[in-house]
Amino acid sequence: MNIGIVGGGISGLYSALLLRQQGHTVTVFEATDRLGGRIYTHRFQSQNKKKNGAYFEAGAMRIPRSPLHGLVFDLVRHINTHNPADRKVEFIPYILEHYNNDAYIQGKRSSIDSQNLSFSPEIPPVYAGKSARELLGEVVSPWLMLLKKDFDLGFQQLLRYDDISFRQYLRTVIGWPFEVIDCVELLMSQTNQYDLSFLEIIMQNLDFNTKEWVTIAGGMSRLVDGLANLIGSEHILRNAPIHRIEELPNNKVRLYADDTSKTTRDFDKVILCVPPAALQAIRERPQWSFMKEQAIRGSHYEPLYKLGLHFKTRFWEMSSRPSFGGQSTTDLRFRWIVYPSNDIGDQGSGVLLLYSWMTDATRISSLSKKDRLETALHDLNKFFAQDGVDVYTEFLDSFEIIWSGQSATGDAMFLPSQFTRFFEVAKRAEGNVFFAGEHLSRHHTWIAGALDSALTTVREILNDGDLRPLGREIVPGMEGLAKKNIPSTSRNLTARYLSDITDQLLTSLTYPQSEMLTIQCSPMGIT
Ligand SMILES: Cc1cc2nc3c(=O)[nH]c(=O)nc-3n(C[C@H](O)[C@H](O)[C@H](O)COP(=O)(O)OP(=O)(O)OC[C@H]3O[C@@H](n4cnc5c(N)ncnc54)[C@H](O)[C@@H]3O)c2cc1C
Repeated sequence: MNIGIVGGGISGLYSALLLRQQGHTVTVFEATDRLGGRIYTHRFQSQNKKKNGAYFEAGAMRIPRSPLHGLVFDLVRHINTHNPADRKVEFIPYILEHYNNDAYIQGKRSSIDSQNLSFSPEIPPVYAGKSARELLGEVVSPWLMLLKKDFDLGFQQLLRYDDISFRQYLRTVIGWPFEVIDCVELLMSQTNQYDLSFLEIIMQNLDFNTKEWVTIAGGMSRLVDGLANLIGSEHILRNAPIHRIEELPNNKVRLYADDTSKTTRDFDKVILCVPPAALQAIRERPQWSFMKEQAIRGSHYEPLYKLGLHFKTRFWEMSSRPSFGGQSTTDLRFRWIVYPSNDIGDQGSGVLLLYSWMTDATRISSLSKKDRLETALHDLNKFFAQDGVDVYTEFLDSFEIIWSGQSATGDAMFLPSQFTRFFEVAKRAEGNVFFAGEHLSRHHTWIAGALDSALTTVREILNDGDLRPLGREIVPGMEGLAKKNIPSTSRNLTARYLSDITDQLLTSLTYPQSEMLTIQCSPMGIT
């Protein structure tokens, strides 16, 4: 078959490689000159001619080492098996939490667990002595246990509460006072995220209830580069936004690209691997069923904002209580400071990531670019004042992405009842037009969800429910597994201590039962 793929994000590229492996002809149309979509490593200019520049993840930054994310580890195994050595993808530990990291609430800096809810005088005494982590853990634990024991059954049970938000669940089912919910949301999430579907917040807690995390040495974009290399550049058109989709009388589908040569091609099948907002932006396309169009119009996306601040030194690693990875939750306007897990202990420049989502992201995004930067530095200076650091003298440059202003518009995080109303119909094919992308997996907002949806769609197109994920085919004897190839990490203290775990991950696909049943909540990001 000849298959057209719209979107060069991870779901589009994964679909393309799966299909190529099965002997089909593919063409990927990517609107921009960059592949990867929401996987996006930004590299700052090097301060030292001999070294690569500091980088940060403007999009996806971490992967839980959990069976729920197995497709990502499989894919890396595949990439490492079939690519030359310089394209290999190497995992390094991602540090989700570090014991030295302080939270900053109401002008007070202290550990997140000692920030019990007594900072609000309205909190009833029965809650005031507890940490937000303990309180949230009591509520979500039964759900996480159920999902870990039997995901499909647990998901069915979750759907019973799909009509309500997490805030309503905490109010009406658990009986927490509003003030308690606000305090827990402030410390464990970001503003108004608890108004999203109950189901979404439980699913996010499930992912954040993972002990070990990884990221990719040299940046997450290496995953995209490795995948694109296996597809072959001749099958990928960049700067080729699709602006028109036409169903032809002979059942073929014609795609019109707005590239310099105005490429028009006919395909047996087409997969649209783009988020709903990007679908809506295609100027001319067939009218699909009423509920499909409603799903495209209405699926809720969470606004996300990331600001990478490039500093002369990694001063946060040099204080009396150094931060090596993890993040600080604050009630400052940017809300989260993420300390990089890459290049820990490096003597050169480094990047702090400020990360906001939901209403916090919308508020920051409404400022001018200049005001956003000034506000961020002003608030960050308050945070680091007690370490005697003047962030202004350390500052070099910055890079930001307002994801709600991109074609992705953030990440899919449904409102109450949207799973029930939209999820099935949004996935359904319309004739020879198929759909994929993170929003079409139950596990959306994650790379694993994007891969899961691509796999499901390709299986449907090929009418082969047993089609194996990329990389799964070489599990039994681990044939072709990349040999240990660990670059020197001598400058990287934490990485050296933890060693490189790529090989361990790729050889061990079993997860200790004990890990599956321990429930401890972490401040929950949006991926
Ligand atoms: C800030 C942020 C942090 C995240 N953190 C994590 C994380 O830590 N871990 C994790 O696993 N996941 C994370 N995610 C989620 C993960 O990045 C996404 O789930 C995944 O990358 C989505 O892939 P996709 O292919 O579905 O969509 P996208 O990556 O959005 O790809 C869609 C592609 O389609 C292109 N396109 C749009 N319109 C057209 C058109 N008309 N014609 C042609 N091309 C078009 C776009 O340019 C884009 O390249 C994060 C996402 C964001 C935004």
